[in-house]
Amino acid sequence: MARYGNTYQDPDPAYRDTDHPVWNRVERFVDPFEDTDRAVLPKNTWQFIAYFARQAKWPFVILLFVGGLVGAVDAALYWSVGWLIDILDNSTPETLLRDHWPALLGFLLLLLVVRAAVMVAAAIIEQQVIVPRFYTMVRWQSFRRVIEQPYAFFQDDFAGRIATKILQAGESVGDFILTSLQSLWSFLTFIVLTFAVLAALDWRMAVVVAVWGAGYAAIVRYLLPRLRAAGKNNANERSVLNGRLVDIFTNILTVKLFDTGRKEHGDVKGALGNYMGAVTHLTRMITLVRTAVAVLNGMMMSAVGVLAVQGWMAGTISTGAIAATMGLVFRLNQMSGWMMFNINGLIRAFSTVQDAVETISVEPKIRDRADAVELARTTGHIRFENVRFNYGKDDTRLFEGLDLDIAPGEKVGLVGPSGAGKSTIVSLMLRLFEPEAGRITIDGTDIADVTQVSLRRQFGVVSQEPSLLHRSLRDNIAYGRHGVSGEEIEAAARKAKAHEFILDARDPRGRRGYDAHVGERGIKLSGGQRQRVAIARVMLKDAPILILDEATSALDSEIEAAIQDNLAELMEGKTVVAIAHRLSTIAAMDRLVVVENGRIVQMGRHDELLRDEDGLYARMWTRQSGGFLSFAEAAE
Ligand SMILES: Nc1ncnc2c1ncn2[C@@H]1O[C@H](COP(=O)(O)OP(=O)(O)OP(=O)(O)O)[C@@H](O)[C@H]1O
Repeated sequence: MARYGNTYQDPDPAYRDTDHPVWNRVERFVDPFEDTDRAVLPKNTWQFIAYFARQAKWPFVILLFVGGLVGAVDAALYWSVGWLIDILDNSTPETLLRDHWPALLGFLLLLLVVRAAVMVAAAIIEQQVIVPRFYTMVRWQSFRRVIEQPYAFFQDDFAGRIATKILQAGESVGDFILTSLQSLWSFLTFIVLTFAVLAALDWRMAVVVAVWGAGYAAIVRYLLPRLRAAGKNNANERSVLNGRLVDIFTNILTVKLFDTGRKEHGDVKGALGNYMGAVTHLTRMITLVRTAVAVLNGMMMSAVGVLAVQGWMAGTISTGAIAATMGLVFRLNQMSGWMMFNINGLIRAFSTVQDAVETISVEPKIRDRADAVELARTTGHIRFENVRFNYGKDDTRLFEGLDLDIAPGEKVGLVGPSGAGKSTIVSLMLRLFEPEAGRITIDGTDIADVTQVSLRRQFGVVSQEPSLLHRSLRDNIAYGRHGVSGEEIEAAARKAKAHEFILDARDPRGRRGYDAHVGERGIKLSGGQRQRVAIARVMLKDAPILILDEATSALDSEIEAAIQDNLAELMEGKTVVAIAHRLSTIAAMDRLVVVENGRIVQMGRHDELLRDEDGLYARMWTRQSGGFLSFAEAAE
C-alpha cells in the first residue's frame, strides 16, 4: 500500500541515466549527499572553502597535478617549435627522419596523446565530478545547517535571499577552487618554465620576465583588495535588489492595492541605481587592471624581442630559439590578459562565498543541547514558571515573571487585546523563541532540555493563516504524519470537511483531487479551505497538545458548525490552547486566561469572568456581543 508523508522523492525518471556504469565510475568520486556532524560550518571564508575541499580531496589533488601538467605541456609545445625549426635548419630531407625520428615521434605523441589526455582528465574532473556533485554537496550541507536555524532567523531575512545564498555557495566554492587549481596554477607553472627556458638562452631575457612577473604581481597586489571590496559591494547590492524584487512580487496584492503613487518604481530604481553604482565601481577597477597589464606586457614583449634579435645578430641564439622565445612570451602575454579575468572571477567567487558564509555559518540562537533527550508522548501538562521575555528589545519587557499552569487535558482559551502577547505565549511553548529567564516545562521536563523535534511532536497547530507547501493536497495533509495511507488521509479530510472541495480541485496542469497541487503555481484555495486542509493535517498528527490560533476564523458559520463536532472529537483527551478574537468561539473552554500587555489580568470560566463587570473580559464580551448575546447562546 502506498504510504505518504515526509518520504524521500526519487529523482525524476528523466535523470535516471545518471546511474550510468561508465560515467558513474568517475562521478562516484564525490558523494553529494554525504555530510559531517559539524553543527555550524566555518565562519572564516578560507576555512569554509577548505572544509569542503577536504571532503573532495582526491579530485582536487588530481586537478592540482593536471593543472601543473597543462602549464608544462603548453610550455613544452612552444619550446618544441623552436627545436623543430633548428633541426629543420640543420637537416636535409634525407637526414631528417634518419637522425631525428625518435624526437619527432615524441613531439607527435606530445601533441596527439599527452596534451589530449591532460585536457580530458581536466574536463572529466571539472565537469563530471566538481560541477554536478561537489556543487550539490556544498548546497546540501549548507541547506541542512540553515534549516536548523530558529524561526526568528527566517523572520529576519528574505526567503529568496536565503535560497540564493545556498545555491550560490555551491558554485562559488567550486569555481574558486577550480580556477585556483586549473588556471592560476597552470599559469604559474608556465611562467616558471618560461623563465627557465629563457635563463638557459640569455640571462637578460630571464631578468625581463622576472621583472615583468614582479610588475604583474604588484598590479594584482595593489588592485586585488580594491577589486575584492568592490566585488563584495557588488554582491551585496545585487542581493538587496533581488530581495526587493522578491518582496514586491511576494506582496503583490498589497502593492496593487496601495501603491497608487508608484512608490515601488522609485524603490526599485533606487536599488537598481545602487547596484549599477557598485557595478560601475567594479568595472572601473577592471578597466584599470586591463590597461596596466596591456602596458606591462607590451614592454616585456618588446624587451625580450630586442634581446633575442640582438643575440641572433651576435650569433649566440639560433633561429629556432628566437621562435621558441617569442612564442613563449606571446603566449605569456595572452595568458596574463586572460588570467586577469580569471583572477577577477576568483575574487568574485571569493566574495560570493564570503557573503554566503554570513548567512550559512551563523550560530543558531536556539539549538538542541548536546545532551538533549527525546521527549516521549506527554500528557500535555504545560507550566510557565516566572518567565521573562522580550523580542530582543532592551527597553520594553513583554513578559516579566509570567506564571501559567495548564493541566493535562485542560482546554484553555487565551483572550486579550491585539498585541497583548497571546501568540507569543504559544511561540514560547513551541520554543520558537526562548525565555530570557524562568522556564517552561511539559510534564515537568524543561523544554530547553529536550530535542526540538520531539518537543514539536507534542503539538498540533492550526493557525490563522495556515501555510500550505507547493505540493499536492495529499502531501500537504500527509505532512502531519510520516507514512500514512491514502485512506487515513481521506478520513482526516472528511472530518475536517475538506474532502468535498478536494474532489473538485484541479490545478493548472490538470492534476485532480488529492493530486492537485496547491500554492503559487497550483490551485488557489480560499482562507477557509486552507484552514480545513490544515485541520486535516493536524488531525492526522494526533499530538497530545492542540494549539488553535484563530483556527476557525476564516470559516463561515455553517462550515464552522459542521466541523465543530469533529474539532470536539479532535480535542478529546488533549490539552488545548486556543486563541480567538471572536470570544464566542472559546467561551465554553474550561478556563479563559485574559492577557493584557504581557500580564495575566484575569483567569476563570466564562461565567465567572463575566461577574466582574469592570473586568477586561466582561468589557470585551459586552463590546462583541453588543450586550445581547448570552453565554448560553455562545456556548451552543
Ligand atoms: N517577531 C517579533 N519580533 C519583535 N516583536 C514582536 C514579534 N512578534 C510579536 N512582537 C511584539 O510582541 C507583542 C506581542 O505580540 P503577540 O503577537 O504575542 O500579540 P497577540 O496578543 O497574539 O496579538 P494579536 O491578537 O494581534 O495576534 C506585540 O507588541 C508585537 O509587536
